Amino acid sequence: MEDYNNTEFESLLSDKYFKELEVAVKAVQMACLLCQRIQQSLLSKTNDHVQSKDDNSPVTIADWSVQGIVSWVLSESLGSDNVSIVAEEDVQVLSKVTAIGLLEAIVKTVNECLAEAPQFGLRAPVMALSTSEVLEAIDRCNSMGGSSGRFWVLDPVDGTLGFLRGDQYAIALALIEDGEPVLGVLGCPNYPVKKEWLSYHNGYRRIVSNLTSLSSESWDRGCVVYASQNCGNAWMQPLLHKENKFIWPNSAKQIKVSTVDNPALATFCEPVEKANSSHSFTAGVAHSVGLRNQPLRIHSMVKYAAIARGDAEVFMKFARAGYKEKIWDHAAGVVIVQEAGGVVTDAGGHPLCFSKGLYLEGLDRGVIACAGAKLHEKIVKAVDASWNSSSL
Ligand SMILES: Nc1ncnc2c1ncn2[C@@H]1O[C@H](COP(=O)(O)O)[C@@H](OP(=O)(O)O)[C@H]1O
Ligand SMILES: [Mg+2]
Repeated sequence: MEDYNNTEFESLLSDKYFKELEVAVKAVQMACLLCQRIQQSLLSKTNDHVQSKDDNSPVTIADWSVQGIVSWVLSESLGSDNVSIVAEEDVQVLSKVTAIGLLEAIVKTVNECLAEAPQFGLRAPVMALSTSEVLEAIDRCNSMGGSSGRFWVLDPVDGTLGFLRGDQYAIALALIEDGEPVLGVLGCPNYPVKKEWLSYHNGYRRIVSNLTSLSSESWDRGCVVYASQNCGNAWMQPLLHKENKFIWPNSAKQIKVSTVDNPALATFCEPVEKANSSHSFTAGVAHSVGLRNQPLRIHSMVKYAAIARGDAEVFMKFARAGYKEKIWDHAAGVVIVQEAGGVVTDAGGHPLCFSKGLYLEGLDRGVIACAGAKLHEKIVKAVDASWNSSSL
């Protein structure tokens, strides 16, 4: 991994949100390690039935635990009066008598993770957090968003299915100020730092990594990508490895979108699940603009990371009519792709709106993220041309 060595990085150091970015990146790095451990234990179990999200499943423990640690770290580092968070999970379920086992597992996971805070240059709690302190941290994430002031947006485990399948998922954290996303951090624990390793299946990367125990650039090391609005730069760091100490900020490498603007050479990505975006509609759009490569289907907001890193040129998502996209599924990705040089809009070419509460209100048909304006214009036109004949 190249260390930073450029004037662009200095512009980030003087950025208005530098402190917030540092804390957010550290919190997401910690959350990634937590999720990797839980996913590993999930995959080592022999029963192969997919667990639902409502029981004591590992994904449930991961969701609440990440929410707890991110909330605690942000509040500790920035002052709890300054921190308001919109997040996916609420504590009602956890307060029920029947959830005692789940709550115990979450408290244990949160404390194990927070004990590692000094490795990241953060303070660990003086004493392990009590159950009520953990509940309080999770419950603090009850903001409803809106058009004024500052709030954080967190998707603790985005891409639940990817997480359960041992595949891609993300920890997504963004800061919104007066309705605009100003910081974005995406933890991608299974998205290898090197693009070439993408062609190997996750399970294979994990096995090779375990066998070779490479210390510096291990195969399974995921990454964290992040950006601050109007910096004109986006960054990637490898996930912290084992007992290494986290060095901020110079473990980062600048990332840029792809320069490919010829559709015949471009690749588009989309959700794995047909239920979340119409594969047939995107295939029609791709065909009409001349995108010839196989689509890259990835779970979660890792798709935004793929565009920002230049691993693909287009991301399209067209949900079924009536589905309302949530702000936490997009906010972090939008800042990162834009600062890496890309364009993100709805299908009408308008910016996504983060100022109307929990949903992207007024979203026109779907989300289109592109490496450059030329490709973007072609996709928007192609969507228009095929929309009326689609069944969406
Ligand atoms: N019917 C639907 N249409 C579109 N998106 C959906 C959906 N049901 C769930 N989603 C969202 O799509 C996200 C996963 O994105 P992707 O399909 O790109 O991997 C889910 O995030 P979670 O997994 O955090 O719930 C969820 O918010
Ligand atoms: Mg999500």
